[in-house]
Amino acid sequence: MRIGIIGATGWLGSALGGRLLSLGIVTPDRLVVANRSGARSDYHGHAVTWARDAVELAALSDIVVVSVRPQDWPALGLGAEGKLVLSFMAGVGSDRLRDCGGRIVRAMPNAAADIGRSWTPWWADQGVTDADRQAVTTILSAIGTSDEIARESQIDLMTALPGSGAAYPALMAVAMARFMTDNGLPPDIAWRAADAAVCGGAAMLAGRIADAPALLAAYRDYRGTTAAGIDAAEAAGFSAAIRAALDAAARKARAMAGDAPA
Ligand SMILES: NC(=O)C1=CN([C@@H]2O[C@H](COP(=O)(O)OP(=O)(O)OC[C@H]3O[C@@H](n4cnc5c(N)ncnc54)[C@H](OP(=O)(O)O)[C@@H]3O)[C@@H](O)[C@H]2O)C=CC1
Ligand SMILES: O=C(O)[C@@H]1CCC=N1
Repeated sequence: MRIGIIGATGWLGSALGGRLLSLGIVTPDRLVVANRSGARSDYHGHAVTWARDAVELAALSDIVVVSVRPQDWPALGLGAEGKLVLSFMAGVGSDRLRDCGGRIVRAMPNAAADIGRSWTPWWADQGVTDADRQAVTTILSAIGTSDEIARESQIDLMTALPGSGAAYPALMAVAMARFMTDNGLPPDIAWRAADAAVCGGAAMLAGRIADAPALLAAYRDYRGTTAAGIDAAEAAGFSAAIRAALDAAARKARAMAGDAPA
């Protein structure tokens, strides 16, 4: 299985390429990469094949991973007749992807790919075979875990939530740290406090996220300082703000796909 990655030096493409190699899922002689800025002598410590462009990459690969930004898709001119094409692009629907002639799978990884912690939902177009599905699962195992989802429209929702990676935890951490510095704490201590809440809290929920409502109920039942904070956050629109964020992101993904106004 020769895997080609278009956008192999980008955020996601580099994470995928590096981890495919380091985990031994693909050997360097079976990895073909392309980017915009040109070949490098070293790719994650290995000598791999650099293609001049998407056309050459497709000719050298059995499976083509497309990891360029959505706006760069039209100019790629990818021809992938008879190949499996695994797209990471937000907002580029199968109607446009099919122009390349390949069997289309759309996947939505997130930035935790870099640490092997992306949960990557994916959707398969008609014509995708069982062997293709197995190949997709194997490739995505390099960056974490994955699940097939039933409908392409669900990819836009996945773009909004898991696709956002660390964005909303980071937003929360910045607001928390700013509150601490505004109240006179030095920045290093303020960041440590935010780390305790955001990262320590996330670690507590890892693997049992569906217990979140029960955990919130326990804090509320405690009737202490945290309950006062939760009530104030909700009164200030915390849950509504999260809904607005996810709704805006999903609407943007749909608008990029030409399915709805932004
Ligand atoms: N970043 C994220 O967290 C997520 C991103 N996505 C999707 O994944 C895709 C990739 O995103 P991301 O990794 O962030 O993007 P980056 O901007 O980090 O990387 C884009 C890559 O595409 C390459 N590239 C651009 N134009 C061409 C071209 N004409 N031919 C070959 N290569 C080209 C760039 O090359 P060079 O390095 O030389 O500039 C770079 O390697 C996007 O479509 C995005 O919607 C999905 C979920 C999460
Ligand atoms: O912000 C973005 O557009 C990319 C695509 C999905 C998540 N991150």
